Amino acid sequence: MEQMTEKSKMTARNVSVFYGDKRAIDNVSIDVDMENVTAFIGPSGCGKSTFLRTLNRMNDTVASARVEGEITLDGEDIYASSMDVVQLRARVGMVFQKPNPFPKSIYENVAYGPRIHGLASNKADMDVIVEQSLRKAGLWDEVKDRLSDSGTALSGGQQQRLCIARAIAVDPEVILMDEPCSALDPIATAKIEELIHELRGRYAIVIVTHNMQQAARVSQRTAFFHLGNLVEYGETSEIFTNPRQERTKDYITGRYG
Ligand SMILES: Nc1ncnc2c1ncn2[C@@H]1O[C@H](COP(=O)(O)OP(=O)(O)OP(=O)(O)O)[C@@H](O)[C@H]1O
Repeated sequence: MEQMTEKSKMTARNVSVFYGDKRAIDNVSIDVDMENVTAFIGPSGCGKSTFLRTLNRMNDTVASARVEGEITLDGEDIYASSMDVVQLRARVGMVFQKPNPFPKSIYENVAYGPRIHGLASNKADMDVIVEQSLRKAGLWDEVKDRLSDSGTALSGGQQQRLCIARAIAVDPEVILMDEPCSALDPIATAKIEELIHELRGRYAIVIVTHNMQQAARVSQRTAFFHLGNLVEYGETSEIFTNPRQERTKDYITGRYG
């Protein structure tokens, strides 16, 4: 992976998103950098997930959705017709709210992506990718003796780490997480937060969360969205201790949500 020291990994410029005639995101510009966790916070329906999904074109799957503006990855327009969307989604991986392992073995859940992307030339190579991905996702020790068991037989927290391993296996640069802990208990949540901490050194991570404490714990940058607008974006410590906008202050102090 090339080093991006001065340039941002991803940039969004004047991005608006529509569902039919309804504008869900209004003119948002933001930069996402390597080795950083960026948290998207804001009241329900403010457009956090919609905006997150523009970053790897997941909204292409929604027929009524339309995106205006420009989003780049390493300076390249991800909405250009030359962009290979399958490749893009490997480079910008995604972890969803509800753990969604395939109804296949733990091994196959991780091997699936590398196989379709041709990342392993033989079984030994694939074994290495599977083990390393599970290690990076903090799951190896728990599953190494039962790799042929079904992924769906794991606990919720383990399933979510399996989904993180699956994203990692195709060697992404950016990982998008849409409320990855909302279906998990506090112990499983703590493990995922710890994992996000460890993964930060290798990727750019963007996380949507309803949990303000979680945003404060895991992120270095926080973006506050309200009614489709990006109200404020800055260092997490600043946003939580010294927000510039009244609306941000009201939200983080629990005045509305
Ligand atoms: N597939 C869709 N079709 C039409 N409208 C949609 C669709 N998905 C989201 N919306 C609308 O877009 C707006 C933003 O929704 P979005 O899910 O992005 O918000 P959010 O901030 O992530 O909310 P939450 O925190 O509740 O998940 C909402 O008004 C929602 O109803």
